[in-house]
Amino acid sequence: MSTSIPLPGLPAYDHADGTPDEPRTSRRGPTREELLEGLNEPQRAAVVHEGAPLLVVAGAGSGKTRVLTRRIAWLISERKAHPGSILAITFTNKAAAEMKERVEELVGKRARIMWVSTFHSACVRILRKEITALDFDGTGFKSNFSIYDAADQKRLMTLVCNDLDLDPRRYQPGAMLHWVSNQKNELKDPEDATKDARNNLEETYAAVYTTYQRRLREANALDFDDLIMFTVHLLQQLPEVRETYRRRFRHVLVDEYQDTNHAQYALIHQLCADNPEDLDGERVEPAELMVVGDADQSIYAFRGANIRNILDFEQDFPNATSILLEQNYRSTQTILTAANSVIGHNKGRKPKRLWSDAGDGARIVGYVADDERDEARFVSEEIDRLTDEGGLRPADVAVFYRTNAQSRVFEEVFIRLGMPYKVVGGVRFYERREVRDALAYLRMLVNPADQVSLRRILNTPKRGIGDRAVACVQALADRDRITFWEALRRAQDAPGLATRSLTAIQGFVAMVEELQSMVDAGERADVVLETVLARSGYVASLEESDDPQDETRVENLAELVAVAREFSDDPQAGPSADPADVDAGTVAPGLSDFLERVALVADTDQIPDAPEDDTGVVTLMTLHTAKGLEFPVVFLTGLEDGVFPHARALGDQPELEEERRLAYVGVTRARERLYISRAVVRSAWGAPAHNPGSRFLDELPVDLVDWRRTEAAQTRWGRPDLASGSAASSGLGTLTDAGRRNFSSAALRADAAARAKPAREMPSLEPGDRVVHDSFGMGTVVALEGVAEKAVASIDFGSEGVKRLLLRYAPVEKL
Ligand SMILES: Nc1ncnc2c1ncn2[C@@H]1O[C@H](COP(=O)(O)OP(=O)(O)OP(=O)(O)O)[C@@H](O)[C@H]1O
Ligand SMILES: [Mg+2]
Repeated sequence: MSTSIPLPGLPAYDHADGTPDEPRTSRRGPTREELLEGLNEPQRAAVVHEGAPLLVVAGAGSGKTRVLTRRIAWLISERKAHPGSILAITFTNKAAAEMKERVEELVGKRARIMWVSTFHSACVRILRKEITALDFDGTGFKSNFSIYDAADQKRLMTLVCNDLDLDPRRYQPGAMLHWVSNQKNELKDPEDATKDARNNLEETYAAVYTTYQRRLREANALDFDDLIMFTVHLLQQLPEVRETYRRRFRHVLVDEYQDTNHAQYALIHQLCADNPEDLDGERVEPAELMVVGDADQSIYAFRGANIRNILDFEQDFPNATSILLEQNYRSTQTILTAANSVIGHNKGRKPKRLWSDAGDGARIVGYVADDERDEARFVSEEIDRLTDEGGLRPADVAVFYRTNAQSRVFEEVFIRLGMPYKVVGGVRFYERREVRDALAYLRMLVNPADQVSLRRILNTPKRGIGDRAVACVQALADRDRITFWEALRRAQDAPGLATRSLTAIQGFVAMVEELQSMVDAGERADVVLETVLARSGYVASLEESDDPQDETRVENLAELVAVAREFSDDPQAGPSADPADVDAGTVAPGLSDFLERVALVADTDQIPDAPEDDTGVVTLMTLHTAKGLEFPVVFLTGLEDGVFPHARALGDQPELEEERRLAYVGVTRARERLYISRAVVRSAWGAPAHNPGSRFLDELPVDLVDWRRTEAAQTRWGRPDLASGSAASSGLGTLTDAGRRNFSSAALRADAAARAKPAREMPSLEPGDRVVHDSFGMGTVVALEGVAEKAVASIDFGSEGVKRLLLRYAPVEKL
């Protein structure tokens, strides 16, 4: 049974801990031996550990996820833990579904009622039950709250800018949302943020945060960070609620602990820290806690993840036990040595001895391509060779890159050469316009206070409710302090509303009320969706269109209906229903369960299960998405300074170390073969850029890499021939990092004087873009004047002030 929503036409892949050799349950339940089968000594110790908080720290592929999964089975089967008393946290919904499935294979169906989920899903469950108890100055949330994703948040933030009369060129929604998100990850509410503001900018941001939260509350909506923050507040502020969950969860297990942020840490702490007495003065043993992680794989600092959570575990949970795993079961020794060698360049980490007895295996293959197309061609030809001669399936192969945009060239070349592939995490199904429109309809039906959704579909398809009519209705809402939806229902009272608009609005309201009565009657999600698409005229408007894209849109909507149908057919699928009810099969998943499921689908969830006999397709994904997965063959591409490591990290030690951890994650996904490649010239912002080879290449042991092609013959400015073992400077050593990455190929051919004063690639900028300047640091583009060679940008560098810079010469780069 899988609770993940299937997505259309996606590929097969080999997942971590998905080995077929897992013991199967017999009817009598597994024996102790079966539960411990295929585990080494320290792994067994972790599975059977009792009592004190347990930290399993270990390098990639050492079986952390396997141990966590087996421990759950052990708890249920041997220690007779009630499955409902187990809370296991994974990083993605996909990983959660897999873990649940695996435990079910071991101990049977009763495993179904455990909570195995992401932090976000677990919090949604808690909040649906408890959120009404949270008080915000007399107002609060209803338990049918909406969950806003990134696009909804942006729209809402734009409304906030209007409310506060902020210049959108100076105050960019994206930057403000990032700031707000940081506050929430640190558990600071708007009041804390206002108190902590140290300058004008921060004061404005705090005001933005306050208004943003007010608007969310009005819309009865939460963003992703709220899910965690509010749950923590709930547990901190309401002792009865805390006790309920502390008594309920006797076992808490967290995978990928290195990527938890402060709010997530606080949540775990609320549930598991020693708290000698409960409300009645009775001592309640804290839940048994097990966290597993690898500080070397911490790659989400930009989202507030705090590597200290793992480093300080023993301090935070006194009397904690640590177990170290040192044997890697995933990769060949060659791959491991390479990974260890790269990560060894990070300072202040605990050295690890990770070894494998899988043998040396094949050497790493390196390739220096002329440009990115040549790189993609090489990858494609190599995959062809491996599948023709090496007995591998396309599904065994993954191609990794640093940023999403790099997938495009691979896609173009793969399509041309007929290589079957799938991009994971690119344009996501749920981000397509038509899918978002359809979901907005559904969300608005469940929660009419959800203004963002309501406004999105009010005039989609066009039904004669224009901006002016919307303004009239809004004025009525403001005047009478009612929601926008209420105002629509009372549109006849709206001053200045044209008769034609009034008729259109009344038609809309009648339609929505009719649809709402379906929802209230508990109609299935797929039936509601189909009715919405027909009644609203949405599909008809696409079908009438001449735009060929609209045909695809209709297909995508059909896919969405199929997804909803599958969801409705699976009574296990309702994530918000009480697990006990679900187990008894008494609650059929409704529309709000479906919406919740959809809202929580993350990138990696887009990897579907492959049909049994399928050879599958090659998986293209970013390094971030690859976490926790494994593949027999991995291509690590775009190894250039400025690409990977990312340009942003070049002059910044902590960021560079995070990039290096990302490289470690990438290398350790490979089981048997690893390819590394880079392009001498790569187009950036439409112009060819000559990036030096990645510094991570220098950090690989030379004797492990078999360079199929080097740069030696191509340009004297490039990196020296790595095959010869030379790691000398690239010849650009006199320039700053930023200078190196900004070198155009023309500049590279110029003389020494030109080299001292590089002709830069002019970034194409728009107000609101985030940029980095060699001396002033990070900034936001406020305004632009002039064109081409004369383009001047005004950039706000925060404490450095606003500077006017001639872009032709300014060492600025777009982020
Ligand atoms: N004792 C063992 N014997 C054989 N295979 C094992 C053993 N332990 C783990 N494995 C296998 O090794 C691979 C890596 O295991 P797993 O994914 O649990 O590692 P991990 O530590 O979670 O890795 P990552 O850090 O990448 O998340 C899996 O294919 C798993 O089935
Ligand atoms: Mg793992």
